[in-house]
Amino acid sequence: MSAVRHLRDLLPPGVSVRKDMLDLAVTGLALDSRQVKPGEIFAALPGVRTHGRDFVAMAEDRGAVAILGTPDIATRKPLIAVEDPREALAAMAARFHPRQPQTIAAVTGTNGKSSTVEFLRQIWAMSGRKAAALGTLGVTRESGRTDVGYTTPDAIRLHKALDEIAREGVTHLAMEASSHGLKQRRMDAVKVSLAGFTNLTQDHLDYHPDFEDYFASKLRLFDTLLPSGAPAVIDVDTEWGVKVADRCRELGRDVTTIGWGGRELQIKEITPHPASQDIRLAYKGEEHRLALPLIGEFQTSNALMAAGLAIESGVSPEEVFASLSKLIGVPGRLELAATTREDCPILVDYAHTPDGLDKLLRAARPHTRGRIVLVFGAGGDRDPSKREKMGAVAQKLADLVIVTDDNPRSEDPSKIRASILKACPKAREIADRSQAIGEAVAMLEAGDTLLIAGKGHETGQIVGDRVIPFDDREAAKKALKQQGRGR
Ligand SMILES: CC(=O)N[C@H]1[C@@H](OP(=O)(O)OP(=O)(O)OC[C@H]2O[C@@H](n3ccc(=O)[nH]c3=O)[C@H](O)[C@@H]2O)O[C@H](CO)[C@@H](O)[C@@H]1O[C@H](C)C(=O)N[C@@H](C)C(=O)N[C@H](CCC(=O)O)C(=O)O
Ligand SMILES: Nc1ncnc2c1ncn2[C@@H]1O[C@H](COP(=O)(O)OP(=O)(O)OP(=O)(O)O)[C@@H](O)[C@H]1O
Ligand SMILES: N[C@H](CCC[C@H](N)C(=O)O)C(=O)O
Ligand SMILES: [Mg+2]
Repeated sequence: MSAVRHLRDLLPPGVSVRKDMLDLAVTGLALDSRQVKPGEIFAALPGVRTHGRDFVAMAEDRGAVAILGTPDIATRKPLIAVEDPREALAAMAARFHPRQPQTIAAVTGTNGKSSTVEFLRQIWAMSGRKAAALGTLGVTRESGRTDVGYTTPDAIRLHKALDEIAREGVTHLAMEASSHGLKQRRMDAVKVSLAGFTNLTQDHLDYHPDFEDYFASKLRLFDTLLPSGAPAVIDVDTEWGVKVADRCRELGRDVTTIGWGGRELQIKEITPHPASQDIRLAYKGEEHRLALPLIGEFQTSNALMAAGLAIESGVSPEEVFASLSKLIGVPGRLELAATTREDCPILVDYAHTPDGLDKLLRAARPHTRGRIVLVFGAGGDRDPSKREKMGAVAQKLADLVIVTDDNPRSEDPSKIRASILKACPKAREIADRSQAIGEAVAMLEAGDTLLIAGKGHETGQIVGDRVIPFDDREAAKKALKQQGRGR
């Protein structure tokens, strides 16, 4: 149970209320009227589908003691009137749950956030720091994982989680900053000490009106949340990384660039092996060689991003580079789910964007003697314009393709598949994901690799409002067993 606080202790600077409201006892904050508990403040936020103001009466009926919202909102309970309720909610959530780890590294970008924050957590832990990661995979600490529902959870859930881990003694946190989270100010009151930018390619154009808005949301991490003089580690292998670096320099951030084009941390050479890659890199002109126990060029980029952030947070470069050889892969990111009797790897990955799929297929190629078999789909209620592009990538870079379902949500799954198939005529269409995986396993011959993309660590298939238990890794193992092809 959270402690009871008085409204006076929760008000951010510049927000004033009637004097008689200051001693109001507050048991918590809520942004969903359906979850309001007695004694809580209900924040009436504007949404994509509706507006929280329409649910004020419900929140009051359920026991809300005050409403946070714009001055025009009609309420029965006292109103905490503000111009921007999202900004105020973040500030109040940080006051209600006040502890935060001393060092918080926030990572943004279209792809690679979950991998980077997990690698950074591992590097910190190997150097003796009490570390955690927060993002799509939930909160990861030494003792295990707990779900937080989103990549960047809403401000209330986020500050509750930060407070909890800080109380457990976590001093170093690596967290994912999603574009939704940044735009909706979910993390505006997080004390970010350093920030990382991985890359920017198409995603989430269902939510952002255009690419510029998507980029501007990501940029908020650097121009609004990151304090002046704080370190920004930027992968400059995309044009957007170069833009972020330029902007950060203009704003007086302490910029480290990484990647093939990196100035401080540069990849010089990658030699792929079946289950690892040798990397030659230069850090501030000095050469280092190491064996990364992961496959995929993109994992090198993510590992270097984590390394750059670890160094900027104060871990010695020697310790950081030594720890890269001991990194453990991230669940659902090029995860080896099973191997056939003929040694064909079955890899499960979370590629769910055109660029993610492109990087995945290119990553698997040097490790594959035979053919690449790909099973994938695209999520419903998500950017429809990425579907055809993902189809085109599969058509070009995979040898055999099966298009199947991936969380159709409220959409007609056959229409999602049809969009993908338009650009991928060579694909077979098998709606049922488990059957698709079974057929793909049956196709495998010695030397082939099977890639199952899009769901990664997920353990459910979302159809309508229902979540049906489903795990690509389990489905692959089951198919191998049923076909008597496992080891
Ligand atoms: C697009 C998006 O960000 N949607 C989030 C947003 O919903 P919305 O704008 O549609 O809200 P709405 O339904 O219009 O309602 C407006 C307000 O009224 C409230 N309300 C609504 C109904 C009701 O009965 N009572 C009530 O109080 C809602 O809580 C909300 O505050 O605000 C809701 C409350 O916080 C979130 O649950 C919801 O996340 C939806 C479910 C979602 O799927 N979000 C995903 C896309 C997301 O945020 N993803 C990112 C990035 C993923 C990644 O790249 O990894 C993430 O950080 O996870
Ligand atoms: N640096 C990278 N560049 C391009 N693609 C990448 C990179 N890192 C990972 N990927 C691809 O993107 C997928 C998702 O990776 P990861 O989960 O680390 O990214 P994310 O940014 O957290 O994604 P999400 O926004 O969905 O949480 C991987 O499974 C892989 O296919
Ligand atoms: N976290 C991201 C990726 C989901 C991947 C895919 N499985 C889907 O459901 O679209 C999102 O919510 O857009
Ligand atoms: Mg993620």
